[in-house]
Amino acid sequence: MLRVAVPNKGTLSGPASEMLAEAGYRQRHEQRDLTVIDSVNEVEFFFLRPKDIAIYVGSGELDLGITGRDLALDSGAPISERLALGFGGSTFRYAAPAGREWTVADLQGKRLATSYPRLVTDNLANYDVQAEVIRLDGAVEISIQLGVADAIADVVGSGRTLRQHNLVAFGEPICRSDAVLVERAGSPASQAKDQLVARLQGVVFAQQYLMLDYDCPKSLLDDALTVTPGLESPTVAPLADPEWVAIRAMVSRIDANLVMDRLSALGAKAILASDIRSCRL
Ligand SMILES: Nc1ncnc2c1ncn2[C@@H]1O[C@H](COP(=O)(O)OP(=O)(O)OP(=O)(O)O)[C@@H](O)[C@H]1O
Ligand SMILES: O=P(O)(O)OC[C@H]1O[C@H](OP(=O)(O)OP(=O)(O)O)[C@H](O)[C@@H]1O
Ligand SMILES: [Mg+2]
Repeated sequence: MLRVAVPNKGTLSGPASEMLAEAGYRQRHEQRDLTVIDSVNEVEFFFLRPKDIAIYVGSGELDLGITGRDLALDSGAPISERLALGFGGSTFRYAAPAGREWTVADLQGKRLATSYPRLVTDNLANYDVQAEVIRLDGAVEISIQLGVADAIADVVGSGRTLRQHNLVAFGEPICRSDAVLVERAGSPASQAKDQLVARLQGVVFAQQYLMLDYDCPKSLLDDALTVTPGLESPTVAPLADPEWVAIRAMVSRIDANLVMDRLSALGAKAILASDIRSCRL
């Protein structure tokens, strides 16, 4: 049976379980459950702290795991990424009190609080900067006003927490993170792993696209197909009115409204966009 780690709490937990459920896997109903066996698909899920997942997968005890790229790097565990999952996007950045310009060189000799000490130590070494790294478990943004640090390195999502604490990010991001599916580096391929990867890939892909259906005068077909070339080739179906055709094509979610505007300006009618739940391409 395939053994797969899933975050049991924190930012990645909900979206990770939802994505697995969408891919057809059984997920836990009770927040406190630590394992779920999906006997139909022959997968056992382990609900673990996000920070620990790369360690279990890197040890070879578990076959696959969902975690953050930043967490995986910080663990130092020997894992490799199989798939970026399209949620949990963040940057990991240095930040310090607003009101002056900061550079990484200014961290020399300073106290730097973080929950990701390995990531920070490795990055400081690249700049040849020596700082005292203070390891905290969370709520790192408050450590400066509480007097235990001069600067921090932490996860930035919307940037709201930094602003609330009058901090500014500086320097190049230490890491750009996403939720990722990881496996032990160099582990042998298996059909069971490939199947779970393919199912998740189907959901990730489906979330990036919309299905567009519209009616188009036959005389405008060539122009319309240029606007919606689809992935392989769009479906063109006859309508009861011989002057018109129905077209169905996948479009990238980001571009969907622009594409709909263009089709409308072209003379297309009844333009409908619908979600795709999953796919195999
Ligand atoms: N605000 C955010 N926006 C986007 N991604 C985030 C955000 N906060 C954390 N993450 C990502 O989530 C992962 C860490 O999750 P989280 O911080 O929720 O776990 P945790 O700190 O172990 O749990 P908790 O914060 O509940 O103690 C990292 O990969 C990080 O990049
Ligand atoms: O840029 P923002 O959108 O404001 O998000 C960033 C905050 O979110 C995370 O905190 P989390 O909720 O995981 O709490 P923690 O610091 O205790 O881990 C992260 O550690 C930052 O503090
Ligand atoms: Mg956190």
